[in-house]
Amino acid sequence: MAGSCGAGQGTARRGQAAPGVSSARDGAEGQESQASGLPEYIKIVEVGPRDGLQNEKVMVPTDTKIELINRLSKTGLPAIEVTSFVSSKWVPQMADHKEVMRGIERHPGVQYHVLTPNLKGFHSAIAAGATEVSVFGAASESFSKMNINCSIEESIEKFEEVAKSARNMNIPVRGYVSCALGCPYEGDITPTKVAEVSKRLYSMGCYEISLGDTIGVGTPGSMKRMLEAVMKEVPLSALAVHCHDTYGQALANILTAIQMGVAVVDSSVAGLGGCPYAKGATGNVATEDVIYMLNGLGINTGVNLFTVMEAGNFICTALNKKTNSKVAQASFNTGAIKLLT
Ligand SMILES: CC(C)(COP(=O)([O-])OP(=O)([O-])OC[C@H]1O[C@@H](n2cnc3c(N)ncnc32)[C@H](O)[C@@H]1OP(=O)([O-])[O-])[C@@H](O)C(=O)NCCC(=O)NCCSC(=O)C[C@@](C)(O)CC(=O)[O-]
Repeated sequence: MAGSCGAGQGTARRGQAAPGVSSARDGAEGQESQASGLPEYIKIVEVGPRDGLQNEKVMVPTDTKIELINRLSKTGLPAIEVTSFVSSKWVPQMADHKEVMRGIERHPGVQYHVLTPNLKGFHSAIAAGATEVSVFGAASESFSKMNINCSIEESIEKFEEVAKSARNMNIPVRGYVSCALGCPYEGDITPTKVAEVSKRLYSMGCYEISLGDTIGVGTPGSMKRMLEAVMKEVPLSALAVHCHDTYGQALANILTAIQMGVAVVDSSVAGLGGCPYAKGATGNVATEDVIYMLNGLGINTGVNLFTVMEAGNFICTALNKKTNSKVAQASFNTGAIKLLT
C-alpha cells in the first residue's frame, strides 16, 4: 500500500541471504560491515533501463530493452526501474513503455518500478501490468516547468491524484525530488526547498523519497547540508539518493549519504543516463562502481557484480558505446575481471 508499505520497505531486505553474490576478494557476503556506523545492507535501485536509456538519441529496439531488464533481473538487484509512462512527444525513447512492461520476465523478489507523472500515465502503467510507480517532482520551479510542464504546486496536485488512486489499488508509490543539489536553470537550490518538497511527497504516501542530483553538481558538503535539512522532515529510513556523475563526485556523495545512514542508492548499469530536460548532465553513477565500493566496505547488496558487468557489456555493445563504469573499464581492459569472479 502506498502509505503503509512505508518507510521500512527500503530496509526490509536488510540482512537477507545474498542471491548470487560473487566470491570476489572484496565480496561482502558473510562479512560484517568493515566501517562501523554504516548500514549493513544497501538496497540498490537500478535505473538504467529508464534513466539510462531515456536520453539515447537513436531508438533502442524494444527487444534490447527487454533483454537488458531480463539480464538485470538475474543479478540479485532488488529493484529495477523499467520505463516511464510519459508523453512520447516529450520522451520518444520511452514510447514503447507498454511493450516493455508486458515483455519482461518478472523475477520473484524484484520490484519493477515505472515513472508516472499524472493519472493518465498511472492508469496506462497499471493496465500494462505495473505493480509499483514513481512520481517525479523537483525542488526547482524552472526544472518542474521544463520537465513536466507545470509548477511545483501543480505537480503536487497531480501526484496526490496518483497517490490516492494507487492507495486504493495497494500500489506502492516512490517519489523523486530532482535538482536536490542544483538546477540547470536556477543554479543553487536551498536545502529547505528540497526538504519541503520531500515532506509533501512523503506526507501524500510515497514510501521512499529519492533525492536526485540531476545534473551531478553536488559535493559531499552540499549532500550533507541537504540531507540534514531533509532528515528533519522525512525519516532517514525513507530516503534514497540518486546521483549523476557529471562532476565526478557521485561516489563521494553516495559515501557521504550512507555515512549519514541512507540505505537506498539509485544507480545505472554502465553509468548510462541523463535527463532530456537537464542539458549537459551526464550519466548516473554506474551500478558496477557502487557495488565495488560497497563490497570494499563490507556492505551487503545481494547483487552479483560480475553479472551486472555482463549486463553492462550487453547494453554497451547494443548501443555501440563505451561503458562509463570505471570498474568495468578496468576489469575488462586489464583482465582483472578474473579477480571479481
Ligand atoms: C507530464 C507531461 C505528460 C505533461 O505534458 P503536457 O503537454 O503538459 O500534458 P497535457 O496534460 O497538456 O496533455 C498534452 C498531451 O499529452 C498527453 N499526455 C498527458 N499525460 C500523458 C502521459 N502520462 N503519458 C502519455 N501521454 C500523456 C495528453 O493525452 C495530450 O495528448 P494529445 O491530446 O495532445 O494527443 C509531459 O511533460 C511529459 O511527458 N514529461 C515527461 C518528462 C520526462 O519523462 N522527463 C524525464 C524523467 S525525470 C528525470 O529524468 C529525473 C529523475 C527522475 O531521473 C531524477 C533526477 O535525476 O533528478
